[in-house]
This record gives sequence, structure tokens and C-alpha cells, in this order.
Amino acid sequence: MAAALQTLGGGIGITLHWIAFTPTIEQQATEEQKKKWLKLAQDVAIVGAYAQTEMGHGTFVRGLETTATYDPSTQEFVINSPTLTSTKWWPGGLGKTANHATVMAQLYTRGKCYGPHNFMVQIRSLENHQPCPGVTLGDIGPKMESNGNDNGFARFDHVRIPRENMLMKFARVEADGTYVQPPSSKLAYSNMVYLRGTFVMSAAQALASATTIAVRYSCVRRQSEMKPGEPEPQILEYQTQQYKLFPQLAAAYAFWFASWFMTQQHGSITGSMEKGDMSGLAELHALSAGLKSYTTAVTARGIDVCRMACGGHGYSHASGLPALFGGAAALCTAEGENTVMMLQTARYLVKCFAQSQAGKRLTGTVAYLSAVQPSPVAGNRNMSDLGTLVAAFQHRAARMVRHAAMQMQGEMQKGKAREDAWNSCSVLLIKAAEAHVHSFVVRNFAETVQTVEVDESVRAVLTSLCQLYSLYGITEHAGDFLKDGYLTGRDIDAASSHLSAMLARVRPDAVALVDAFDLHDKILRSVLGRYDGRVYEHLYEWAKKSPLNKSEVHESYYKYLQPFLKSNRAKL
Ligand SMILES: CCCCC/C=C\C/C=C\C/C=C\C=C\C(=O)SCCNC(=O)CCNC(=O)[C@H](O)C(C)(C)COP(=O)(O)OP(=O)(O)OC[C@H]1O[C@@H](n2cnc3c(N)ncnc32)[C@H](O)[C@@H]1OP(=O)(O)O
Ligand SMILES: Cc1cc2nc3c(=O)[nH]c(=O)nc-3n(C[C@H](O)[C@H](O)[C@H](O)COP(=O)(O)OP(=O)(O)OC[C@H]3O[C@@H](n4cnc5c(N)ncnc54)[C@H](O)[C@@H]3O)c2cc1C
Repeated sequence: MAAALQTLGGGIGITLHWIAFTPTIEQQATEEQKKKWLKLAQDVAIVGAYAQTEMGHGTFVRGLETTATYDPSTQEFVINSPTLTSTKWWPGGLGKTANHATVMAQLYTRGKCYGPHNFMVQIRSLENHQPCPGVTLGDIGPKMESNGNDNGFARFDHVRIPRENMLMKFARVEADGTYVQPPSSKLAYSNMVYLRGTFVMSAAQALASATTIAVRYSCVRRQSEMKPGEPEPQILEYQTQQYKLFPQLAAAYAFWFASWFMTQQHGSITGSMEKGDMSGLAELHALSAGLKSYTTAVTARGIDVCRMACGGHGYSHASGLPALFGGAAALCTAEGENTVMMLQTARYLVKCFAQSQAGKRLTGTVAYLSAVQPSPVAGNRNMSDLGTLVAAFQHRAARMVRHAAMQMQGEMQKGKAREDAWNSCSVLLIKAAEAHVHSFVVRNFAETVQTVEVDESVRAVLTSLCQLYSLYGITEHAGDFLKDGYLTGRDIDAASSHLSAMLARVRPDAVALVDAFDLHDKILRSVLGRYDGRVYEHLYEWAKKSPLNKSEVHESYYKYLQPFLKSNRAKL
């Protein structure tokens, strides 16, 4: 059913029903409320949107303007859009598809505001799909990509819902209007943590799709002369083509493994939280925010590298790459704009650094911050050894976190307010957080290839891919590693030579590595990435189906070109 709705395309957006609306019920509703809504959502007996973002606020959730005011006389909440900028804006499926929405609104009871909370609101009739009384709905118009999804707007004119429609697993309002605090005010944000975690897998899958298309096409496409008189080679024989594609291929595997870790972490920490142990929430938030930001940004850039590596045909929608890029670009903004998310990770790192300075032993993904030696130990390193590469990334991250935190402390010692010191160091903080997430991805990649249950021949290939990913990162960010002498110029030269060797080593397995993603042609939707490699015949067939080819002479000739040509000829 869902697949059918999904393929309905234009105007039907059910993605957010699955990835945001239904999980919000699962994570934020009481058992009683789940009995009422969860099965309806899981069976698609209702279709929902996750309505949090407004025209005036997406990032700053505490600044949302929609209100939910409790009326004890009727035991109802009144949902209202007080200003134009409070109009809910962007939620997927909100425009034309959903008949319910979880609405994030500022909760008011007994004249006091308790901040953003989630409320279940029916927005369309289950009989005729017309908007409910007091609800104004619509689509926000064409976007960069994903125009099959009706991202919409919604306004509420004093819409009344029962008290029981507040999702009350964590916080609640009693019948008399008493507000009962949640264990943490951030539990209302828990579904965003979950969704950011799923974006890591979306990024991995998107980069896997793009590298599958580009690597397969690079084996079909022959171009130029590598040696005079010899046949045109596969473009994948060019080292530059390998340098473009194989680091993206390695990143796809790295992000795939990082998403495994993210899923496992989310499950175990939310499991502990169910038992009242909130201690893991801060690390989970920092990791999901940082990984979402890092993997989606690298993926969007990587897809465009794959698009360019396919030449002119990469720019055609026949390749599937422009659509992939548009989707990945959305992942960089949605579910927490990437800069803002990376700053959240930086906030956590600065806090952990201060704790480590005060003598606390750090654990989890930040344990290395207290273990890494501040003074660089220069020397001839074995740059093909995974342990050496992981240590280099951790040293780089620790140094950059320390530098950003000390810079901030320095600003505050000069008398700057903490917020001003934060803002004036935020570029350093972002770079430090990116280095931290990069070091996590490298370490997790190395640990996975060393422990995953595969036969040794596969482990050897995955190890080469992990070396390639790490060496590429070191050569791309060489300055960070050279700055305190931890790596020398000779180490960087060694890294570059090993990287070239890895490109050649991965080449024979490149097609097998993308085939291993097992992405069906129906998922890839790419003439260039077809499993059977019959690109040119299908490119021609694809072009012939272009709407412009419905008539031999297009109507625009008669309307515009013919009179234009005629008048120009008359002047000769
Ligand atoms: C190629 C294939 C792609 C196909 C797909 C194509 C198209 C579709 C793509 C995407 C659409 C899909 C879904 C999209 C859905 C959405 O976008 S839903 C809306 C998402 N919106 C957001 O994510 C909003 C982001 N903003 C925030 O989360 C908060 O405003 C922010 C965290 C930025 C700030 O919150 P604030 O309350 O102001 O907190 P502070 O910065 O002051 O920090 C206070 C402390 O709270 C901790 N904290 C913050 N958030 C969390 C959290 N979620 N969990 C736990 N803890 C949290 C923070 O660390 C601070 O703690 P300390 O005081 O430092 O201890
Ligand atoms: C395809 C798509 C689907 C979406 N689906 C949904 C959905 O289903 N439900 C929903 O509720 N929302 C949805 N959204 C909205 C999305 O969550 C927001 O657009 C996103 O959170 C970014 O917020 P914003 O638009 O307010 O960006 P802004 O925050 O206005 O970003 C603009 C700039 O301001 C900067 N900035 C903002 N705050 C800070 C800060 N504190 N420090 C430094 N820089 C800052 C940002 O880095 C950015 O460069 C969707 C968006 C897209 C594109």
C-alpha cells in the first residue's frame, strides 16, 4: 500500500508519515494514546505529517510561534497560528496528503508558557479529505527536487482538540491545567535525534547509488587515447577518474558502517532511557547531530563529483544523478540545518574538554580526547597501518577541540560574555567538530573491517577501502596534521603514494564493490548505471520519450520561430 502511494508521485507525500509522524507516536505517546493512533498509522488508516517548522522558524525550535493554550473549562487545547510567520511551512505531506499532523506548539496553561510540545491534530475530514474547520492547508510550491512530495503549509484558527491529544509520554497537563515536568525538557526533541540517525543511512544509500552509477558507467564509457594507436580505454583506467570515484565509494562504505553504529547506539541508549537512565542522551544527541551533518554534506558533494565524472550524460536526468543530488541537498538542510547541528556537537565537545581538564575520565566517542598526548610525537610513521591512521585522525581532532576551547576561554578571560566568545570562535568550533566526527567515522570503519564476519579475501578488500578513505582524508586535510608536527612532510608524501597504490588496488574490485550494494535498476533509476551496461541503446530510447519529441515540429515553431525567421528574412 505504502509503495503504491509512494509511486503515486505528484502530490502524494507519504515519506514523512513513515519516517517522522509514526515514529513520533511511537516515541512520544503514552501507551493509552498508542492504542488509539499507532495501529491506525501503521496500517495507513490515517496519514500524518510532522508539523514543527514554521515560515519564520525552523532551526530555533524554542522560537516557534504556534500556540496550544489549555482551557480547563472544556479540558481542551486551543491550537492557534497567531502570526503569518507562525504558519507551519515545509512539513512533508502537509499540503495535500495528510489528514493528521503532530503539531509542535508552545504549550500554555494557567497563563504560563512551558515551551514546545507535540500535539495530535486532525487536519482533514476522513470522509471527503476537506480541511477541518479552522484549518487552512496548501502546498508550498515547486522546490529544487522531490516535487512529488507535497511539502505544505498549515494555519490554525483557534482549533480545539481534547486534552488527551497532547502527546504525554514525558510531560503532561492534568485536567485542572497542572503541568507535570518531563525527566528532561529535551525529550520532546527525541524524535529529531532518531530521524537524524536515519539520515546517516539515507546518506550512505545515496552515495552508494551515485557511486554505483558512476563506476558502472566508467566501465562502459571509453574515451580518448591513453597511448597513441591503442583503442580508447574505459575511463575508469584514468587515475584521475579513480581519484574522483573511489574515495566516494569508500565513504559510502564508511557511512554505511557508521549508520550501523548509530542505530545500535540509538537502540541501547533509548532502551536505558525507558528505564529512567538519561545519562546517554547528551552523547546520543551530539553523535546523531554531528554524523547527520557530516555524512549528508560529504554525500551531497560526492554525488556531484560522481555527476561530473560522467560528463555530459551525467548532467541528464537519464543518469539519475541530478535527482540524487537534489535529494541529498535536502538532507543537508532538513532535520537540523548542518551548521547548526555541527555546532551542537561542538557544544558537547567543549563541555567534555572542560570535564577532561578538570580530571574526569571521558568515555564513549570522546574517550580519545583525554587519552591523546598534547605534544606531537613526530617520526617515520607507517602510513599504511590502520592503527597509525586512526591515531592521526584522533590526534588532529583532539588538537583542534583543545585549540577551539582554549581560544574561547581566552576570549572570555578578555571579558567577553560566553555567548559572544562562542560566536567569535564558532568557525574554529565547527572545524573541530568536523574533525571529531571524521575521526569517529575512520575509527568505526577500521574497527568494522577488522571485526565484521566476512571471509579473509573480502576483509582484504574492505581494509584497502578503509586505508583509501583514511589516506584521502589525510591528504585532503594535510595542514591539520602538519600544524603541530604530529605528521611530517615525509609522512604526507608517504600517504599520497600509498593512496595512489590503493587506487590501483581497488580498481579490479570496483564493480564488485558497487554491485555489493545490490541496488536494483528500479531503485537506481539510471540509464548510465544499468546492471546490464546497455547504456547507449537505453539512452536513445529514454530521449525518444521526451515530451518534446511527441511531434516532429514543435508548436513553438509556428507560434514563435516561424514568424521570427520570416520577419528577419524580410529585412534582408
Ligand atoms: C538522496 C536521498 C534523499 C531522499 C530524501 C529527499 C527529501 C526529503 C529530505 C528530508 C525531509 C525529511 C524529513 C525532514 C524533517 C524535518 O526537517 S522535521 C524538523 C527538523 N527540525 C530541526 O531539526 C530543528 C533543529 N533545531 C533544534 O533541534 C534545536 O532548536 C537546537 C538543538 C538547535 C537548539 O535547541 P535549544 O533548545 O535552543 O538548545 P540549546 O542549543 O540551547 O542547548 C540546550 C541543551 O539541550 C541539549 N539538546 C538540544 N537538542 C537536544 C536533543 N535533541 N536531545 C538531547 N539534548 C538536546 C543541548 O545539547 C544542550 O545541552 P547542554 O546545556 O549543553 O548540556
Ligand atoms: C526537503 C525538506 C523537507 C522538510 N520536511 C520537514 C518536515 O517534514 N517537517 C518539519 O517540521 N520541517 C521540515 N523541513 C524544514 C526543515 O526542518 C528546516 O528547513 C530546517 O530545520 C532548517 O531550518 P530553517 O529553514 O529555519 O533554516 P535557518 O536556521 O533559517 O538557516 C539559515 C541559515 O542560518 C544559519 N543559522 C541558524 N541558526 C544558527 C545558529 N544558531 N548559529 C549559526 N548559524 C545559524 C544556518 O546555519 C543557515 O546557514 C523540511 C525542509 C526541507 C528542505
